[in-house]
Amino acid sequence: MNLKTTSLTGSVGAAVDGISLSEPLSGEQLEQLREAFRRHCVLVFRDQQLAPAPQLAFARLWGEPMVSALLSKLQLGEYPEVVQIRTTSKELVSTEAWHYDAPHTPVPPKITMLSAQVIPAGGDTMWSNQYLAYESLSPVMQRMLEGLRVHFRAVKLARSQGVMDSDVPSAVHPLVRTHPETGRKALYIGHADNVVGIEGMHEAESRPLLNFLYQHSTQPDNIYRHMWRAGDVVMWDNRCTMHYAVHDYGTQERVLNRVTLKGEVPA
Ligand SMILES: O=C(O)CCC(=O)C(=O)O
Ligand SMILES: [Fe+2]
Repeated sequence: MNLKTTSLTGSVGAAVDGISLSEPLSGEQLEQLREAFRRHCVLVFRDQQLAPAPQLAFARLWGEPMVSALLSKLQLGEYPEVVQIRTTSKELVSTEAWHYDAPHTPVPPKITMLSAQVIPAGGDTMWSNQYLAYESLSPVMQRMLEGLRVHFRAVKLARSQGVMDSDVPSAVHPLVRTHPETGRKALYIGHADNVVGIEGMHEAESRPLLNFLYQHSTQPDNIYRHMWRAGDVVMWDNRCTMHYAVHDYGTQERVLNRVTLKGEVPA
């Protein structure tokens, strides 16, 4: 079988066909995947039905699986590196907002990988291209943002996991971060639920600026929206995309197994 990648939009995401992720990959296949991943930031693999053990094995080809302290309640018994995302009430869900994964930690994951187990009607996930979000700003705005730092704080996620407000983790990272592999710059921001502000700015200065960047990043022409099927595997680069889990499925069951890979300090 020949591996084939097809763009899913003009801005972000590609589908990969002709590959089974539960079988060993050749060096050439892996190199093709790496190249596609650098280019498209999100890779979609249909019809994989990937169980936790082969998911972890595939994930290890890309880096070191992490064990998230904040998500310890969701771990799959046998595999602490795999957490199970299940339907929770809309009020508690922290992922229905554009976000990067774990920017409230000093070293956020570089890649997140989901393997869809049970999919309801609805429950799509969207990704934005944060390179294009940066590159489409005016040079004057780009220069203005250079050197700014964002204070991230995982307020909603922590609440959803029963963590006390006094223990909510937080971290400060560059607003414009350079991808260590592609050298391209990306806007590193997030929803107001998880972003305190820009370091050193008054709230009245930083909030409108962050709101603008958030809106600008998530315009329809800058996103891919994935309609899940059970058996899908999707992996995304958490250094150049934000994502948003649409909660339009009420109490229907939705189960995805998730692995994250250790990243580097954003620079
Ligand atoms: O449930 C989803 O589709 C995505 C959830 C999410 O934000 C994540 O796994 O990081
Ligand atoms: Fe997420």
